[in-house]
Amino acid sequence: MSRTFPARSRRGTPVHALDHVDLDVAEGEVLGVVGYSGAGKSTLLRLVNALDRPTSGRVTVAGHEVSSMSERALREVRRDIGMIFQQFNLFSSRTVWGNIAYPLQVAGVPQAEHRARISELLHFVGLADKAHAHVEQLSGGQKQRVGIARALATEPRILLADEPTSALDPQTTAEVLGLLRRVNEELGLTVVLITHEMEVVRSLADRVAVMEAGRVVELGATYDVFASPQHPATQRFVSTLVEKGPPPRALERLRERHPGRMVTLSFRDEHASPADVFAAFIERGVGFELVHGGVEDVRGRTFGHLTFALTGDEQAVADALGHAATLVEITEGGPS
Ligand SMILES: Nc1ncnc2c1ncn2[C@@H]1O[C@H](COP(=O)(O)OP(=O)(O)OP(=O)(O)O)[C@@H](O)[C@H]1O
Repeated sequence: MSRTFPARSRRGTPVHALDHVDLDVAEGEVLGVVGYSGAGKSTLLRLVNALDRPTSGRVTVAGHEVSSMSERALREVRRDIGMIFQQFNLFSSRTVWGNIAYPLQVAGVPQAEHRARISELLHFVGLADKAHAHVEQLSGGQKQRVGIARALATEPRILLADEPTSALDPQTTAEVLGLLRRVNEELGLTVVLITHEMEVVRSLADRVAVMEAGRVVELGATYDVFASPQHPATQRFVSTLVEKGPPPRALERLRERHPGRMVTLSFRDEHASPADVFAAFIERGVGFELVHGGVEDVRGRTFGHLTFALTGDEQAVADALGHAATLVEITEGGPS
């Protein structure tokens, strides 16, 4: 599906906000969508909840083709879609209770059912004692909890989250991410999460779509995207959290301090373990000193980029690396 905006001026060119995007989100999964500003992420979410329509192609949500539905028919479908925002978008004139009640009123849920539903939601998000507080009395993290409770009020099947933690500090971010994980795991909602923070993706997403200039340039399981990012845009995002070996200046300094041949070995949990590679070094009398790197955990699976200074007979080092290359990925020095 594509979404093109007309040129803003007569001389301007049309903006291809989404350019032939073809994405399937499985029921019950968390899909992280990452990309820099202007990549098309918000446009994508707006098409999912049919606040906007594609210029070509179709958008189907829970079996409904929302891209061609009337506003009237969309009202039903939108009950299935909850949304949370970076700036929370709460009514500051209402209490916490009043904010959560709002979607129930809009959906025509009988007043008699509100009390039980709202207190259940307040308990779920951990704000039972704040029911009558005014929004401005709350911290950022508490506001986002209210946002989540409000989004869940009509018992949606899908949650769209637009930079939900970008306005929060790291501690509060972790709490909100924990809550979103429960929304997915305990309540079973499908979550589409827009973010530019890879830490958010790492802790929550099952799969990641990386967007650039309106296109999905990479799509994969979160572990694969972190362990072996393919597209340059993905590599830039991943490098904010994981170094694929020492950067050039650090490598220079390491070379001054350590003799021998410097190589970075990239391990993945389905490949050989570091011990197999070490055995290849030991068998050939090659000395190996770990000089840089670490092991990462992504959604319960590990990978690592470990840089070694290898010493000993040149031919033995070459042989050992030849064998190691059948087990792991090897980069001479560090990433260029
Ligand atoms: N209503 C509009 N009219 C014209 N151009 C638009 C409109 N909405 C978005 N665009 C353009 O489409 C492109 C994608 O915008 P979008 O907001 O989807 O990106 P984004 O990845 O969400 O960025 P951000 O993180 O800054 O919100 C941008 O070039 C933007 O200027």
